[in-house]
Amino acid sequence: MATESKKDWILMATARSPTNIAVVKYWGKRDEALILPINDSISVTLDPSHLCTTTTVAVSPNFDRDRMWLNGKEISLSGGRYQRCLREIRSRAGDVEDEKRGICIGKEDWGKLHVHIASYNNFPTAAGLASSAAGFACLVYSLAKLMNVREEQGKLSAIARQGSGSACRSLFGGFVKWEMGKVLKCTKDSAGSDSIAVQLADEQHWNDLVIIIAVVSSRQKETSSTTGMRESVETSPLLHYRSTEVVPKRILQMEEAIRTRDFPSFARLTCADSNQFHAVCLDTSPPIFYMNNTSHRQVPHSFIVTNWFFRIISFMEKWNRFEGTPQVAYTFDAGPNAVLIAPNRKVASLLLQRLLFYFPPSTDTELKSFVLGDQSIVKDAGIATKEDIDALPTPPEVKDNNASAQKFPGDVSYFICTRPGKGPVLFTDEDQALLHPSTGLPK
Ligand SMILES: Nc1ncnc2c1ncn2[C@@H]1O[C@H](COP(=O)(O)OP(=O)(O)OP(=O)(O)O)[C@@H](O)[C@H]1O
Ligand SMILES: C[C@@](O)(CCOP(=O)(O)OP(=O)(O)O)CC(=O)O
Repeated sequence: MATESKKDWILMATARSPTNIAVVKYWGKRDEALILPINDSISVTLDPSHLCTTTTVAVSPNFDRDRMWLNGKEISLSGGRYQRCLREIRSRAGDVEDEKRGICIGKEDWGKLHVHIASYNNFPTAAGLASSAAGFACLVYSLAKLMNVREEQGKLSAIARQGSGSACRSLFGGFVKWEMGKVLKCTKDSAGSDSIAVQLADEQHWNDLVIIIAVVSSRQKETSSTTGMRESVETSPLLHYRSTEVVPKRILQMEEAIRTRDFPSFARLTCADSNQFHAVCLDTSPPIFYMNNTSHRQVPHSFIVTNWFFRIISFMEKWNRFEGTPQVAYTFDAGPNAVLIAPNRKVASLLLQRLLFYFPPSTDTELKSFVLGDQSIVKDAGIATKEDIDALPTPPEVKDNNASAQKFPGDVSYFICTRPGKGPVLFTDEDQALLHPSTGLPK
């Protein structure tokens, strides 16, 4: 091993990666091990200043095995998905030299060196907020930087895909398409190499968009996306129709809507796709209910009243219908959290007013812990105190219908205001590292 004579060096890299929200969903694999999907999907990358994963990877001749800490707790790396990502990155590693510190690692050395990985999600893990997407994107990106992997981002996305399908889309900012790749009976080595993410437009292209996430439950969901989509592939006839007949056309329409910044089309396609995805879940046997209310509420009022999913959709649909053109797009992943997209800041402040009107904080929740993220949207909406929320007028679309103006305090745990954001970045400042530079253990 052509490294320096002393064995006490540690080399580290720290990166930050975004989450993403699909507007045309990935649901179903044609190959479970390689994570090859049955249809293309399109997502918006969310601003990492509000939702992100930070990962530090370190290598040292002193490390005796690969180790990982997630959110401060040591986890096992023995799972196939972690192993595959590590193997794929190691096999592409290059030479690394740090002249100042006298460190020289030849590409053939990486197979013998062990890594330590520490990762932190600044949002709930495994709760339907795409932690696996940000997490695996960040893992692959930071390892690629540490090991001097000279592959283009698309190739890295094909590695992140093998950690979690949706992770491949988090390798880029803005609007991203995951191309399913050709269905070929080819040799194992090349299988899936064309199932990669490509950037459709960067985060500046449509930077008026405002995204508000209503977090209903931070609890871990009952059916993981992996299990849920496997059951759908096995049992849902609707999924087969969706992937062969609906999605191919919808992808083209969505690409066009994004290219031309056509919000009404974008909103119609986004809502339709989310609703069809949940219809597929219901069409699965046994049915999967991601839209049921798993909120923290102790005493449910009644089935109808606690059914958050139907309530938020009907409020948004009512507003869209009242205005005659879509004001807001809604989409739900494999959980009850709602992602709402407004075309610009003006509409976003009207959206936030409506959300706070219907779903105010419970009495013991403070405003500053109820609306997180971009505070300028809160300011634009004229909300500075909880009294401002109490004083919000009934939205005009429900004025003549008192029953619809009912409020549901405490249904939403918190809101996050965000926007389209950029892809992974490498930190150069060692203070950002999650591992101690002299021990290689979590700080
Ligand atoms: N920062 C991270 N680094 C590496 N792996 C992570 C990280 N965060 C989460 N994961 C992995 O992803 C798993 C959670 O994925 P899961 O699909 O269940 O939830 P989610 O991604 O938060 O929700 P969804 O995919 O439905 O939006 C974790 O158990 C862990 O294995
Ligand atoms: C509903 C989704 O969020 C499903 C995401 O599934 P995952 O990427 O979490 O699944 P695995 O590939 O099995 O890890 C839709 C989407 O993000 O496209």
